[in-house]
Amino acid sequence: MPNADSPPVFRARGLTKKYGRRGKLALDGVDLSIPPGRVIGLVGPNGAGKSTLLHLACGLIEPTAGSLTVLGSTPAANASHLARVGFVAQNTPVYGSFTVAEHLALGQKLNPAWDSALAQRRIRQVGLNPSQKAGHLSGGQRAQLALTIAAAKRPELLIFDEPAAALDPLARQGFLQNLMEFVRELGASAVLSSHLLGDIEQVCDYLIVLCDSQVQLAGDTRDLLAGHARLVAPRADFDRLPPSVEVISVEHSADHSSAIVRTGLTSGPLHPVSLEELVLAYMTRAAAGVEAANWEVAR
Ligand SMILES: Nc1ncnc2c1ncn2[C@@H]1O[C@H](COP(=O)(O)OP(=O)(O)OP(=O)(O)O)[C@@H](O)[C@H]1O
Repeated sequence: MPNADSPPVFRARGLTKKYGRRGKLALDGVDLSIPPGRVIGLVGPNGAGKSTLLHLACGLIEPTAGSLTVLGSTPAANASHLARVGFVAQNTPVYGSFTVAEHLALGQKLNPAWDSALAQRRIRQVGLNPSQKAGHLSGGQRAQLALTIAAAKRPELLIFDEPAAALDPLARQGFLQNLMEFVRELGASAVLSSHLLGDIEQVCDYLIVLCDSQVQLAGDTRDLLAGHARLVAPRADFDRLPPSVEVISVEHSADHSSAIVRTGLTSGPLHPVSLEELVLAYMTRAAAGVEAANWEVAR
């Protein structure tokens, strides 16, 4: 269970990743410090760098520049640090020719803190047949097996890269419920990358919006929602906004404009924003920046 002295889950300083010498920057000078004990939603468009960040956090790849610590140490620095982090990769890969029981036996062999009772109980609860080959499991069952294996390590941090993307709504609901139960049971932190903003809204209390290789927004979801609003006003009023109001994205109609703003205002024509509106506003702003930069290059 994290306490006030626990190190940040992630601490990144100028974290940069470029694949190959001529490759595109997948992460570009990312700074982050995420407190422990949170369920963190990592969102952003295709190619934003989400998987890259998660792979760096698991020690599967190395940064090109800058630094990243996970739970206070270099990712995958040693066996004991590896045991503190559970990772469920995109498409929840499993060994197709191994049975469910063989996966659990392998997990036990490889992980000193393996919680066999937890693994057996969860397998029973989600109705997995121990003698079934993993290659014959449905996407939802495979995701449940991968989640069980990650959790039975009793990690301090669970990392999920779009774990529920292929699941139908019912299976996804079950998966997310299990994920939250594990987080509570283990007293763990979790990072979850997803395009499904409804899922993020349901389970995450911390949000990172990553676009174009950079963090656009990060913070406790409640604070972020409280610190932003939709402002609907005549177009001319937008020229007279106080400096404390930052327009994130704006749509104009003939006589009115509607904007998502980061606001110090407490009154006026303001409306609360949803998590989806907030994320879309930052993604729209980042996309407009990329478009403008590409246009400059093309000129
Ligand atoms: N192994 C690799 N070699 C070369 N380029 C890569 C590699 N992996 C990722 N990239 C590039 O790095 C950038 C970031 O990719 P990444 O997979 O981290 O994005 P993502 O946000 O996870 O995307 P998605 O939502 O589509 O999964 C992309 O431009 C991608 O093409």
